[in-house]
Amino acid sequence: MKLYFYSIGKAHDSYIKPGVEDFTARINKYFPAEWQVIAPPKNAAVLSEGDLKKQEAKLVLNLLQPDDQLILLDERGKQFSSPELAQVIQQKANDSTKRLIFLIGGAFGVDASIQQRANTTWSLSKLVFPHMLVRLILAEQVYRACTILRNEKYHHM
Ligand SMILES: C[S@@+](CC[C@H](N)C(=O)[O-])C[C@H]1O[C@@H](n2cnc3c(N)ncnc32)[C@H](O)[C@@H]1O
Repeated sequence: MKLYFYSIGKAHDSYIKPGVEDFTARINKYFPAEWQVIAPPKNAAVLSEGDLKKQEAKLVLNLLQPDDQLILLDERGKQFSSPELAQVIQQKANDSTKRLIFLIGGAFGVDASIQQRANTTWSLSKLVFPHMLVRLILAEQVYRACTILRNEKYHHM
């Protein structure tokens, strides 16, 4: 199974980049993993919030394959403990998932078409975080989950 981290927005900010790269390199020892930052459409500034989300959704849906498992990050989703997240990932691997996609939405979140396509909607907290910060938390939590699956001494209950 390969992990993909899709994020709508601009390239990693300098204060985020080294951390995201470090945790992604660590994740790669368990699962191949890569980031894809999806730039919003060029005319984003003149679009309504709804139209922007629709256009961003088209870009995301074009990248998806029918068998992809999509985990959407959204503050309204389901919360997991770190061991529960590890089990979610393990279950996807057990189900012979080839591509597990984690998606971070844009400034206004995501269009309903993405919410409907998502196999799982995961909330990190009821708080809303900036998408840059979510990139770092996501990478760390997935790394943490990998270490839990291998019984390694990173996560302490
Ligand atoms: C600035 S937030 C957008 C918030 C917007 N109010 C919405 O309706 O989704 C950008 C992205 O960060 C992610 N995000 C922010 N806070 C989150 C949280 N607590 N749990 C999961 N994802 C979160 C989501 O993917 C969201 O689409």
